[in-house]
This record gives sequence, C-alpha cells and structure tokens, in this order.
Amino acid sequence: MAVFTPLSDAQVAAFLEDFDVGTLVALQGVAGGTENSTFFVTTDRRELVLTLFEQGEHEELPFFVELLDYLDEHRLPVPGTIHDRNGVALHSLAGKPALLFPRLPGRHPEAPNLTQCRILGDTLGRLHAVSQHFPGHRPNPRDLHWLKALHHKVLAYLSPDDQSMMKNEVDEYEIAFSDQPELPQGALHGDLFRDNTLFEGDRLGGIIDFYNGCTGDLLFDVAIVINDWATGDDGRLDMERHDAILEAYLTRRPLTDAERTLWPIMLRMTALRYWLSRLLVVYVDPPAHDLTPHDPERFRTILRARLDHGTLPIPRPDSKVSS
Ligand SMILES: Nc1ncnc2c1ncn2[C@@H]1O[C@H](COP(=O)(O)OP(=O)(O)O)[C@@H](O)[C@H]1O
Ligand SMILES: N[C@@H](CCOP(=O)(O)O)C(=O)O
Repeated sequence: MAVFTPLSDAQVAAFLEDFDVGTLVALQGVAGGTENSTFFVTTDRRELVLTLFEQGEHEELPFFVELLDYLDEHRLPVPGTIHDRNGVALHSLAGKPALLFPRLPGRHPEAPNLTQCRILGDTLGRLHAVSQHFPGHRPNPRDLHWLKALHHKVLAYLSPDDQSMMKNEVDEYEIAFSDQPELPQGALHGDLFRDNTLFEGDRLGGIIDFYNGCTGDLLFDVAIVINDWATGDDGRLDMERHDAILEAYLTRRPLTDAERTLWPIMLRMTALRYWLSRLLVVYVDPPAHDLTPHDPERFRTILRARLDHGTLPIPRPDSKVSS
C-alpha cells in the first residue's frame, strides 16, 4: 500500500492546469512507496509522477526541490521538479504538499550486474563531485549525533551481546571521528539503496527518492551504497560488486587520506544507522499505516560481518581494489 491519500481524476486534471504538461489521460496509484503517496500520471504529452508528502518536516521540502533541481541542471539522472507556469514547483493538493516530476524509465535492480554497479559508482562519483558546490544546507539527520542520542531507546529489546555490540560501536565511532580532520562535505542522497534507482537494462534511468537528502560527509553515501549493493546474504562484502562500484566512483572523486582511514568505520556506522532506524520502527515508533517494516536483522548481520571479517582498504586510484 502506498497511496495514503486517494485522488480523483478531476482533482489531478485541475491540478495539471497550472503546468504546461498537457491534459490528463490516465491516473494510477503506485503500490511500491512507503512514506508518501505516489501516482503515475499520463497526459496527452508525457509521463509524470505526482507525489503527495504525507510525513516529515514540510518546511524541509524547499531543500529537496533545490537539490533535485541543482543536480538536474548539472545533468545528473534525477527527476528535477516540474515548475508551473509561474515558476513554482511546490504546490498543495488534497491538503498535502505536492510535487510533479518527469517519470524516469526502468526498474529497481534486485541483483545488479557489474555494469550496473560501475554505472552507479560513476554516477555517485559525478553526483558528489558537483554536490560539493551545492549551496543548500540540511544537517545529516542520521549521523553520529543521532546514533548517540537514539541507540539507548532500543537497547532493552536486544540480547546482551547485541547491546554490547551497539554500545561499543557508538563509542568507537566517536573516538575514530574525533581523531580525524573533517571529511569532504557536500550534498548526499542519504538512502541510495537499489530500490531508489531505476535501470533499463544496463542504462541508468535515474536515481529517485531524495527525501533523506542532506549535507554532510560524502563518504556516508558511499558506505550506504556498498552495504546495500555489494553485500551477500551472509552480510559479507561481494568483492566483485564492491570493486566495480568503487573503481568507477574513484575516477570521479578521489578520496582523502582521512576518508581512507575512516572507511571501515563508515561501513560499520552506516550499517548501524539502518539497524537502529529499523529497530526504532519495529519497537519504538511503528508507522501509522499498515506497512511491513524493513527487517532490522539484515543490518545487524552486515555489521557483524564487517566486524568479524574486516574491510579491505579502499583502493588507491592507481591500484586494483582487491586481488
Ligand atoms: N520520478 C520517478 N520516475 C519513475 N518512477 C518513480 C519516480 N518517483 C517515484 N517512482 C516510483 O514510485 C515508487 C515510490 O516512490 P518513492 O519516492 O520511493 O516513495 P516513498 O518515499 O514513499 O518510498 C518508486 O519505488 C518508483 O517505483
Ligand atoms: N531505506 C531505509 C528507510 C529510510 O530510512 P529512514 O531512516 O528515513 O527510516 C531502509 O531500508 O530502512
């Protein structure tokens, strides 16, 4: 279920009149989303996506509009927002904030091949190369400060071993980050899982769902990608995918020494970030809607595997990633 606010054809037809996009031909609710109401809209001229924002801080929507438009202007494959005839992107429909986007082609890759991994790594590297100059500001809502403040809320639901692991990890991250200079900063996607990309065969149709977008350590984004895109069922790294993504990324944005040093910690910290956010959804703050929560165990397994098996050093541009 992902249409929390149903819309009629008449409502959407009237809404489209403010935009130069043609007239409504078909309206279809999208089943796949989890946070917002999403609709595929067909007009006599083009395919669109209409999103009604159901959750989150609505005052943060201008940040997302500016970020998407900035990346779109820099020719990144993202859905830049469609502005109305007066140049306004953010509207209201059925009492909810509403945005209109181009519909990008493709499907989410469940088992990405190495070409798709290379394309994703290259695109993320390009995105970070330009996002370092993005003027907007939104602190990362899932950074170490958040982990420190929130992990106490779930400890009571964990086994003694898991409680120790979580507490020790947070302590270790704090020490590791305090020992290093600031990492390169920029705008992040913040949640670049496979299901936030669309591929048509080996062509990247686009990256969507920027609503975890923020500004902060670029390495945070890279680690989220590796943990989701390049991890086997046992939580261990899939080195072929890992190498394909990182080699392509590094051609667009070389890493600093501090980023290389913190890489193993960043992989663990972003695994803990999702373990914790999913535990919070299950035990502390269940969603108002009837949605099946994401499985926290997946990211406990990933964190455990990073601790048990370590992480290879991130490659230098002139060397192979692994042998
Ligand atoms: N611009 C777009 N082009 C094509 N499909 C899209 C686009 N935006 C969203 N979708 C589709 O709608 C689904 C839900 O969108 P998403 O932004 O991920 O919602 P939620 O934040 O509720 O999870 C996506 O999984 C994708 O299938
Ligand atoms: N994609 C995430 C959900 C988004 O993270 P949140 O911190 O905004 O809940 C997941 O797979 O858990």
